[in-house]
Amino acid sequence: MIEIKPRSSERETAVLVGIINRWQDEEKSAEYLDELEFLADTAGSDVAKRFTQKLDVPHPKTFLGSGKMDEIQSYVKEHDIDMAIFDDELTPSQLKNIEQMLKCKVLDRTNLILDIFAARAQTSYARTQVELAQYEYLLPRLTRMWTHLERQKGGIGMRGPGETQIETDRRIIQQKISLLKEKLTKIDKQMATQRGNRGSLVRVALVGYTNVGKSTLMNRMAKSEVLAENKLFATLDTTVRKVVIDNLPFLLSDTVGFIRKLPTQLVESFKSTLDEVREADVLIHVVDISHSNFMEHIESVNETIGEIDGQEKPTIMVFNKIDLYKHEEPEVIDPEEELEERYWTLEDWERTWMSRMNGNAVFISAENKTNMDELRKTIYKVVSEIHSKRFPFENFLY
Ligand SMILES: Nc1nc2c(ncn2[C@@H]2O[C@H](COP(=O)(O)OP(=O)(O)OP(=O)(O)O)[C@@H](O)[C@H]2O)c(=O)[nH]1
Ligand SMILES: [Mg+2]
Repeated sequence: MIEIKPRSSERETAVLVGIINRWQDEEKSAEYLDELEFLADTAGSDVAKRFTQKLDVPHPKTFLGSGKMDEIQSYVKEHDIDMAIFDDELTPSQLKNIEQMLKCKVLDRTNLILDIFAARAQTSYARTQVELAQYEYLLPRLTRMWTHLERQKGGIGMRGPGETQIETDRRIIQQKISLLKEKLTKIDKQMATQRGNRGSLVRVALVGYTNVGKSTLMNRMAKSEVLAENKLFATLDTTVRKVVIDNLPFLLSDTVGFIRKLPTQLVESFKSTLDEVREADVLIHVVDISHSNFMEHIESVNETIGEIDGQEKPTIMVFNKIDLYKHEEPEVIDPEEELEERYWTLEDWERTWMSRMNGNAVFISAENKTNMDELRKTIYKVVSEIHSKRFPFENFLY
């Protein structure tokens, strides 16, 4: 396994940069930067300071206004900061200009996510997918170069193809890209065959935002030992296990987690990982209900699932980490007004989602094994329906 900068002495320092506007107010922006900080932490860097600016449209040349950029520049210089991480994707020319101004590494969200994937990819398949995504990210940014930086410095954002980009030209990268694509097509075929060989058992896929507890749940259901940890993107490769609930067998797969603004290059190259989702009969959409942004997480997962045509599948919503769920207490309750969501109790959420999902919503704690029986019953109900249609002569029920 690849270790991501374990010792604190090896960790890099970073400042985060985000904007506040009509679509993301101060609170939203802070939540997004929390997530960015978690990503930065996963990649191995400590955040020294956050910079935000109220800005409806980012500056085309420098993203933020020049006054703000000066402020960041002097902070970076004074505190010897290794890199500035921007919450939004920067255009190639913005990247180039900002690097010249700040004189430190400049990463955007996409770059950071690609870097984490690169460090965490364990199988040759995952590595090939990440490498392809990195080259595709790099290609339009080739003119930028890291000329004013120490070229072989390495570290976050410099792993993978970034290191050799100076010696490489566009043509070579394009050749690389087509080679990698060929390689992936080959592996895809093998994997499709493997999936085909799994027979006709009902397939259930765990999907959900990153870090919600999919692998933990997989381990509980399949009594397996899949890596689960408090890092973003702990899982990059799909794991499949056979699970039996009351004589009813089915296949359960654990997949890569989703994230807001998943880089398009990654969606593209992880398509085959998502084949697992595409070919599933049932989806278990896991949600971390203790996260303040969980409703938005649900939406961004549904968006990605929509892109791979998964919306029509029977879905069970699993709200995990109920042990950590907290809500605010309203000071006065006006019976005429609908209560804001931040005041909702778990029971309120349960009522809403049970009716929305026609009963297919379960509230659990995978960690504490709370309500696992209820989850098993719900899965049984959904899976047995498909199973008995597929194997009409087999009365597995008895
Ligand atoms: N308190 C609490 N923590 C949980 C629960 N379920 C999982 N966790 C923790 O949440 C963290 C993430 O769990 P994982 O199972 O790795 O999450 P994942 O969805 O597989 O994450 P990725 O593979 O990164 O997408 C771990 O630290 C788990 O121990 C729960 O019910 N309660
Ligand atoms: Mg996982």
